[in-house]
Amino acid sequence: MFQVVPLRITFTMSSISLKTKGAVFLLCLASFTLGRFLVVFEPDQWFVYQRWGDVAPVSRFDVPKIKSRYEKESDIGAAGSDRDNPSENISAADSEIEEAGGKSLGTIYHGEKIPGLDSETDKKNDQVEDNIVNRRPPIINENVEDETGNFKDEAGNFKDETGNFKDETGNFKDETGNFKDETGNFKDEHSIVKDEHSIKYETVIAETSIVKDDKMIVKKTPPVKTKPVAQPNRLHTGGRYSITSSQLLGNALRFMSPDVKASFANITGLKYDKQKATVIWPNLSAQKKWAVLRAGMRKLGYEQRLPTVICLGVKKGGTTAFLYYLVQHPQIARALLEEIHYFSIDYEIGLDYYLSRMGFSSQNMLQFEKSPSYFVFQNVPERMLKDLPPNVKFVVCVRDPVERTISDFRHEYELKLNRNPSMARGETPATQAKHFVEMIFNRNGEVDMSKGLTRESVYSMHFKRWLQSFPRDRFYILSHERVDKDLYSELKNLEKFLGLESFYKRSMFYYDEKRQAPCMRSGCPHPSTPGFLPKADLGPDVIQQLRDFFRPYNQEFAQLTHMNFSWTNL
Ligand SMILES: Nc1ncnc2c1ncn2[C@@H]1O[C@H](COP(=O)(O)OS(=O)(=O)O)[C@@H](OP(=O)(O)O)[C@H]1O
Repeated sequence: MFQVVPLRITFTMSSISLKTKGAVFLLCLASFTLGRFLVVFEPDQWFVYQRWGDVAPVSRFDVPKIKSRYEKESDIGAAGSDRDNPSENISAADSEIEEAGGKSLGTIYHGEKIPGLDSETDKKNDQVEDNIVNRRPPIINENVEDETGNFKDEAGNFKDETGNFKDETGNFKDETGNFKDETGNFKDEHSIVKDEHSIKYETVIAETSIVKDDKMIVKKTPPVKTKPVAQPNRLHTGGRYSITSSQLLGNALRFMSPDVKASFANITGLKYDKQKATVIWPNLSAQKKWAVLRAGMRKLGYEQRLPTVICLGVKKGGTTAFLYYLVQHPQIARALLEEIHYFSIDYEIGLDYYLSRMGFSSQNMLQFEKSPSYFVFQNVPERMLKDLPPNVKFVVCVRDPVERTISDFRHEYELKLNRNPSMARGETPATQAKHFVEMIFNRNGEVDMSKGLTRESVYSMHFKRWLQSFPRDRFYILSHERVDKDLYSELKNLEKFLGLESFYKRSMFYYDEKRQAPCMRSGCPHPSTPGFLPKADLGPDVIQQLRDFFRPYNQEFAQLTHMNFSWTNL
């Protein structure tokens, strides 16, 4: 339209020379071509950095590559629009399947209706889930306070306000005198968590949350956070990372083991390519495929669950590599994106959105996610305490704060250059060092604590805040230096901490001299920074100044964690 009107005017006016007409024609042609280009790539794909799954961070320049990569995946299928349509009605899938392959849903699902695709059944299911969430039976307070203000029951046992048993000194106990912590974990007299097996603990929660005769039995009920959360019935595409529903769906399938995928295909009656380990979908939109996936997985006992293991950071602490190692464990279900940043950045969107970013897990699996911003954002501990299952555990990947700061600087500088190597021309180790010093030190030549790059490396300051919401024994502190030395032993300790079955074997690991990092025989983690900028040549004085600055904080962190790090006293 915009090209045609001026073109017609120009060509109908005889006073305009042929040369001018030619120029106008070329101009219109160019603007038309540009317009076509802009239509192909949707606006939110131009300027947003996208990170998901095992895909390394990419810039807008990589979007076409990524697009074609996803379109090739037969798991996702080429059907429908790649983009999410929020108003899409899932119930329409019935007729779409018929259109696509002439099959009715009944045939696809072995004669049964798929709940997720039938609006009536789906609505009922969601109502049931909503009822569970909203049904907060009255708490019967049968506790009595004694003269000293401690709660007791009729039999004289000490209790707290919510009915948990305590002893005279305020330690939590169960009816038979076993020690517990505030969230119901069994402990011994020395505060060591006895039953730290989260899977068992989840069962305990399930058993104890049972509602009888419309009354909740307070004695056995751990904090209210145990309430189940309704399953999201559609894929949410909002949030920090621009990602389409078809990409989310693709990740959900890619992160499943071939066995589970085959069972899913079997239970839904979909075709399965054994060699490629992919499900062959009929011509459906992503939302509708999601409904089929969710229904089928439920049948198999897999749900989207809130995480009970979270890697909080620290940024540039080796969290990407850690994610890679941990998700090799068959009992770990990974989130659908590499990072989510819900509790720090996207909290306003709501828990339903967060849950929709989780993969599918069975009862004996642990749901895991990592978001390096969690460790340093102010409100995250309180939010997690409020929203997550009470048995949630954390992993903090720490690293020499000086190294971390330098690595973070390079990462941020590459972002500033738009992750575009050609823009780094002229940068040398010396210019990088100059930028670093300008950024980290104030005018008086002191390390500037107000800078994010510095603050993120002051681990003790952040960890103290976390300890106000969760006890020390909920955290596994994974030191980058120890991982580098003996990854296998660290993962074995972590297995115990999380209550996982033994999976890792020493023979699975080796040290890759070229990468200067540990690797697994099945593969190596991808680097989280492109790394095109030269490393800053900082010189011994700058390094010493940084060491002097971080030392007291490192010592404080060592005290708080009861650990010693190779960099504590450097
Ligand atoms: N095994 C293994 N393989 C590859 N890379 C490894 C590994 N272990 C740690 N690292 C180093 O960890 C640094 C990146 O940390 P993160 O992944 O936490 O970064 S991010 O916060 O997710 O951006 C990044 O550090 P720098 O290279 O100094 O930038 C990685 O090199």
